[in-house]
Order: sequence, then structure tokens, then C-alpha cells
Amino acid sequence: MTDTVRIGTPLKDNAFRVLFCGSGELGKEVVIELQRFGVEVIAVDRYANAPAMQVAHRSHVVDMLDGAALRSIIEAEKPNLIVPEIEAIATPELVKLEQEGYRVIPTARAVNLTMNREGIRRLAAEELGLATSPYRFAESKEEYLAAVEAIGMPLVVKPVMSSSGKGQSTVKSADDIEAAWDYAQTGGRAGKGRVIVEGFVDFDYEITLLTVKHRDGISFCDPIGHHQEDGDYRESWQPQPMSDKALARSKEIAEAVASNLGGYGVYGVELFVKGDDVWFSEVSPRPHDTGLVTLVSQDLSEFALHARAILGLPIPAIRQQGPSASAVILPEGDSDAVAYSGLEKALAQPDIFLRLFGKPELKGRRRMGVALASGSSIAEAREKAAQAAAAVKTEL
Ligand SMILES: Nc1ncnc2c1ncn2[C@@H]1O[C@H](COP(=O)(O)OP(=O)(O)OP(=O)(O)O)[C@@H](O)[C@H]1O
Ligand SMILES: NCC(=O)N[C@@H]1O[C@H](COP(=O)([O-])[O-])[C@@H](O)[C@H]1O
Ligand SMILES: [Mg+2]
Repeated sequence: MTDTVRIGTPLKDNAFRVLFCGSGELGKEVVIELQRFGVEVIAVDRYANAPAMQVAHRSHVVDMLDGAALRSIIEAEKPNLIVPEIEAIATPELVKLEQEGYRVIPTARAVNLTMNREGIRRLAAEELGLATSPYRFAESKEEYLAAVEAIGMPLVVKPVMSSSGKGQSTVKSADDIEAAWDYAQTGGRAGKGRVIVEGFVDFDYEITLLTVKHRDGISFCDPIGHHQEDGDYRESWQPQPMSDKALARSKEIAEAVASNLGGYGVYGVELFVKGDDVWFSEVSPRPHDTGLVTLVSQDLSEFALHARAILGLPIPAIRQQGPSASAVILPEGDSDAVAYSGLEKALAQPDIFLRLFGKPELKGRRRMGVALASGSSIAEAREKAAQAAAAVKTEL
């Protein structure tokens, strides 16, 4: 093994600089891990005082879908690494910047393909030949109605650029068809336009398989089970019990996808499982929200793993520490200064942890924090995490 990693001193000429495109709760934890290595961190997002900005050396607010604007910040900052943290960024500009010599994590192609559901779905299903839900893309209402007809109900409609369930709905009967189109046109992260129509997969359970590409190869975390509502995660736990066959197939799929996308870093491979059968759903080329559970369940969390992998540092082992769970704190309302109480009650029992993200605004429903717990069984860990999350009260 050769030693090539050199980290300078933050805020000096020799600093190792990492720029985040997106500064939410997931980025915040990666920033903290990078700060521990003495990396200089610049956080960028569409709004001020985003979670990762609060722990970075400095920050910029910009419309990240505006390629020219994003470029001018990157050219001014000259980071050693650019770390995309959210889907909705001008990824074609990152492709150009990579060609000019910048390093994009994990690769500009991976980020560009996954920011749009069409890119990753066609790669997985049509190039890699992986099992997925049946799907069609639609640009207009007319195409949408034809896609609904072709796929058949029940089905799921999603804007091609969205995440955390934004703009997503399930169509169970003819009554839902109109509303699903309208919500996809207004609820995405990048305005109206193209949607994917997916046949509903009747899975037994779904997992995120965190897959780390690093200098010495590929490592897998234990599978994370999760529960979603309205396309957004509410609870996750690790390890999810699986048959040997389903786990082996899941790893094959994850390896095929991550190897094709390339680069170093954590991939969150989302899979649907029924018996021994596994379907590929989608992948985040970055830490995954359901992987927040790894803050308590592993010696190296997915955020620590991402930091090590992108810096080119070794990951000789990942130790799972037993049954663990996360439950989101997801208030609804309108406030620009949320206050949190009930923390004493939430933390009264042992083996419970909280993260409050410090988001500066609540409009509608927004994930503002997460409760984490470990226990003697998955059921106990889930119960403890759910109780702790429920104990946290938000004052708007
Ligand atoms: N075709 C499908 N069949 C059954 N369930 C589905 C299907 N597509 C999505 N879901 C359900 O909706 C959830 C969210 O879907 P998906 O991951 O595509 O949305 P997302 O907006 O990218 O969410 P995130 O950013 O949190 O990953 C899935 O985890 C699954 O529970
Ligand atoms: N499923 C993807 C995901 O969880 N992404 C995380 O949510 C943030 C956006 O939150 P916001 O919508 O509250 O600004 C993103 O920046 C990222 O940290
Ligand atoms: Mg998903």
C-alpha cells in the first residue's frame, strides 16, 4: 500500500478543501467527520444556515440548479473534492468541471445519472439487466395517461427529479390518476415536467444496502430495513433479517451498480425483497437517510465511511454493534424559529441518542431531527427510537 493522502492545515494555502453541493442533515454528519480529519469544508445550498453550513468553515447560498452560478463558486473555491449531497443540482456542469480536472464524488457520471430517475433506471434495467418494477416515462398529461394504461394499477408516480417522496403518489384506482399527475407537477425538487410511472412491487420488505467503494475494494454494511410513508422514510433498523439467497443477490446487484457508477464513497442501494427475489429500486451515490441508524449501529457510521472513502483512507473493517433503530422527527407547520422540548423525557432511558438538525425554517412537513436507539432486539430498538422521537415536541 502506498501513502498518497496528504491533508494540510485548514484555512492555510495547503488546506485540503472539500465543497458540498447540498448542506442538509446527511451532509452535516459528513462535514463533522471531515472536520475531525482537519479538512477545510465549504458548504453550499439553496438557502442560508442549512445544517451542514452550521458546522462548515464557510458557506455559499446559490440556486444549485443554475450551472453558471454553481461553477463560479467552485472556480473561486478550487476544492480538492466536490461532494454532491442532494439530487437537485446542475449535474451536467459537474460533468464539465470533472473533465476540466475537478474531482466529483463519487464520479460526475454517477451523480448525473442518479439525479434523474430516468438515467439510473435505464442503466439498471436496460444496460445492467437488473430486475426493477415495470416503468414508463411521460412528459405530458397525454403520455402520462398512456403510461398509466400500459403499466396498470396499482402504480407509483414520481417526478424524475425529486427525493424524500416529494411529488410522489400511489395510484390505486381511477380516482387517483388526476391528483397523482398534479402532485408530480408541483411537488418535485426541480419544478414541473417529466415523471416516471412504475408498477407497484408487492414486496415483503425493503432494504438499503450501504455499499462502500474505497481504495481497497468494496465493503457492505449489514442490510438496513425501513418503513416508508408517502415515499419518505419514517423508521429504519439494522440488521434486517434476510435469507442467505436474498442477501447474496442484494450484494450482487449493489456491486454491479456501484462498480458501474465508479469512484469512491458510500452508495445507498435501495432494494425490494420478496422471498429470495430482489428488485433494484434506486441508488443514492452518497450516504442515505435510512442509514442515519448507523450513527448508533456501527463503529464507523455511513458518514464516517464516506469521509474515509473519499479521502482515500483504508476501511479494513466495519463493526455492526447489534440491533439498532432510527425514527424521524417530522413536524408539520409553519415557523422560522422552531423550538424543541421534551428532550429530557426522550433521553431518560439508556442507549438513546438524538440529532436535531437546526433547520432554519419549517414549511409544511419537514424532517427536523432523528431519534436513535439500540436494544436487545430489533423490536425493542424500534420501540425505543419511536418513543424518543414522539417525546420530542416542536413549538412553532
Ligand atoms: N414501484 C414501487 N412499488 C412499491 N413501492 C414503491 C415503488 N416505488 C417507490 N415505492 C415506495 O416509496 C418509497 C420511496 O420511493 P423512492 O425511493 O423512489 O422515492 P425517493 O423520493 O427517491 O425517496 P428517497 O429520496 O427517500 O430515497 C420506496 O422506498 C418504497 O417504499
Ligand atoms: N432522501 C434524501 C434525503 O434525505 N436527503 C437529505 O435531506 C436534505 C434535504 O432536506 P430538506 O428537504 O428538509 O431541505 C438533503 O440536503 C439531504 O441531507
Ligand atoms: Mg428512495
